Amino acid sequence: MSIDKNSNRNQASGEVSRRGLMMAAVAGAAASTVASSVSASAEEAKAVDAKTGRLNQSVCKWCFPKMSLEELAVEAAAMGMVGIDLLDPPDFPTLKKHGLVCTMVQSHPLGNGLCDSQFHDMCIEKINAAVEATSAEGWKNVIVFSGNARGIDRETGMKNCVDALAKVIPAAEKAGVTLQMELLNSKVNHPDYMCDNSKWGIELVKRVGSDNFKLLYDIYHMQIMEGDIIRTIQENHQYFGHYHTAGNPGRHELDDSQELLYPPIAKAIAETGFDGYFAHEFLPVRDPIAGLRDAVSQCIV
Ligand SMILES: O=C(O)C(=O)CO
Repeated sequence: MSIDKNSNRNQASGEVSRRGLMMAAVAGAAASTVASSVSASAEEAKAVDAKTGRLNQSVCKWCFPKMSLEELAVEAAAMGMVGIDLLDPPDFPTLKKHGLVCTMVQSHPLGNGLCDSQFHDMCIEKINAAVEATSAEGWKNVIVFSGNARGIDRETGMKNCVDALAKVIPAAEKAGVTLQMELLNSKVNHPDYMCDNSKWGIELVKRVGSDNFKLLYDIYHMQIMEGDIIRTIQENHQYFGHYHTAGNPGRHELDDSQELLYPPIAKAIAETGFDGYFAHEFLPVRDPIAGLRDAVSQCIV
């Protein structure tokens, strides 16, 4: 069946109705057992295909703890997603079985990171191992973190990050892998995390000066810290190599209980010419697959 990407749009405004999408997705699930009464719109909501849009969509496994990786991979592939985020090498065979890639490979812990030199040896070892495993598959991204400040001032923390990255970037460049430092909020979820604003992160990317080091711009985390999401992306997209989504507040579904309007955000990202990965990272509170289908659908732009 062909998918009319505009079928969930408000005719007057051209904007996607998130409530409409959610209702359609739920209706779609129920309708599968009542074939004769299946409505066209419910069928369309079920048949989400991310590949019909410009963004390469992905999803984070840790947000779906009740599903196995195998189960999530089946659903992700059926929705046209390209891969799954934040996994380790033992997970790779399951992804490959379903034609998926690991869109972001894990390395060192989030709180014990590069801004604090006491963790450099551990981080460097883990980053190098992750780069090797990622490049062996022909994949692209490894996540890194600033870690928590623990009293280290921001300038010293930045210099420490630059020092550590100088030791791993040459191998990443050679392997064709990009190290991506995640921007996280320090207000609600990760108190004391140093890379908690785009200005600091962008300055770090400039100082590192390699195409193989970028920022993972997490839309939920940056909404908490600074807002102004679309303008920030439009003005700084060259420093951003990966995106994460979630509703704010709550970090749940991209629905109308939260304040971010994802279709225009996704469109703004697509219009920067972004060809990396755009990964959903929300904690579902309702049917997880209906929520994921709705999120994917909203971001088909
Ligand atoms: O742990 C978090 O809050 C993250 O966003 C990791 O990607």
